Amino acid sequence: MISKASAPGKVILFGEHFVVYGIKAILCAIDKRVTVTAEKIPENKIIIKSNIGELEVSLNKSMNEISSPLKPFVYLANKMIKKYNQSEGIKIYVKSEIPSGVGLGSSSACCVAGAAAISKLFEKTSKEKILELAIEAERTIFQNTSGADCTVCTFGGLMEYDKEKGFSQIKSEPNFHLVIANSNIEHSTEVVVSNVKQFKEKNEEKFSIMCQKELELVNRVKIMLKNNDLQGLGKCMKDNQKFLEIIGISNEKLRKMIEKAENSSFGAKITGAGGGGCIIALSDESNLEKIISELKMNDYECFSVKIDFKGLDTF
Ligand SMILES: Nc1ncnc2c1ncn2[C@@H]1O[C@H](COP(=O)(O)OP(=O)(O)O)[C@@H](O)[C@H]1O
Ligand SMILES: C[C@@](O)(CCOP(=O)(O)O)CC(=O)O
Repeated sequence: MISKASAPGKVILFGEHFVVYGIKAILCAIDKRVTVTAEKIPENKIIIKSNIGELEVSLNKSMNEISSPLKPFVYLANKMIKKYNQSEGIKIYVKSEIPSGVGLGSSSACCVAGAAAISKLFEKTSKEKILELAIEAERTIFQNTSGADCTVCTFGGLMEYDKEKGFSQIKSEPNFHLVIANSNIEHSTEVVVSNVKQFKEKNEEKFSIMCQKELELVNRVKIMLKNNDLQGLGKCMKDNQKFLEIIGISNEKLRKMIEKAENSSFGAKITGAGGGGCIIALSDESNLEKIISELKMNDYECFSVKIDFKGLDTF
């Protein structure tokens, strides 16, 4: 038996970093996907093949002994094998359209699609249960994940998230394109978050004013998303980027990419942790090609996406 599932990546549209201090963030699923295929095999092994590497482990290997980035898949396979007392193994293939490690949710998309494909070999289950399993799997590599990324990858569309109230789906279906440009600078979310903490501790008053302004901005954004107000959203992106510059998560390359993208888009900003990773620029059909060619002319790697409203898909 073979089962297959796919899940989208994500971007943070507004609110990264401030979300750590209780402000709302807005995330959206993007139409770039990870597809996972799983099949039961007679050997007593878990075999994983992906574009980022391959791994073969025996069924009795303990999770603590595994340091591979493919660990979440081992966790998922082991969990289902144990639950159903199965003596055979599982083979897993991962195909991804999402660059890894640049804030576009590749790890969450892997965990969500992996949880769905692997559990479907054994049982029929709900999206909610798959999400729970995916978050557990992601915790094997990122202990402190909030679960926000896995949630948006499971349900698709737009979502607001804050630490206190958790997640809620935003029902609006705005019609825009995002151009994503990749700085190809690796970053560690943990390190950047800790740098921002230091900035906050040295600038408590300034930081608290920015948090207040960011909250007002996110509340305005929710209305603009409902009205598909791209001019307004672009202006908010520019304003949000000013705060991200102040808290120190930008750098020369990101600034240059944003400057180029801003020439023809409604607005552009860093998405995710910053310090590297990606920027997003808001566009519609009228300016999409122009933004892409301007970025490419300057040798910046970029591609366009739309919001994915489907979320997890199993087939
Ligand atoms: N194509 C892939 N195949 C298998 N695992 C992947 C793949 N892409 C990403 N991952 C997993 O996600 C991790 C990257 O996650 P992370 O650094 O948070 O980046 P992102 O922001 O893209 O989620 C990888 O180390 C690996 O565990
Ligand atoms: C910087 C932060 O707000 C988002 C990090 O986003 P990403 O891992 O780059 O997608 C951290 C967090 O919310 O835990």
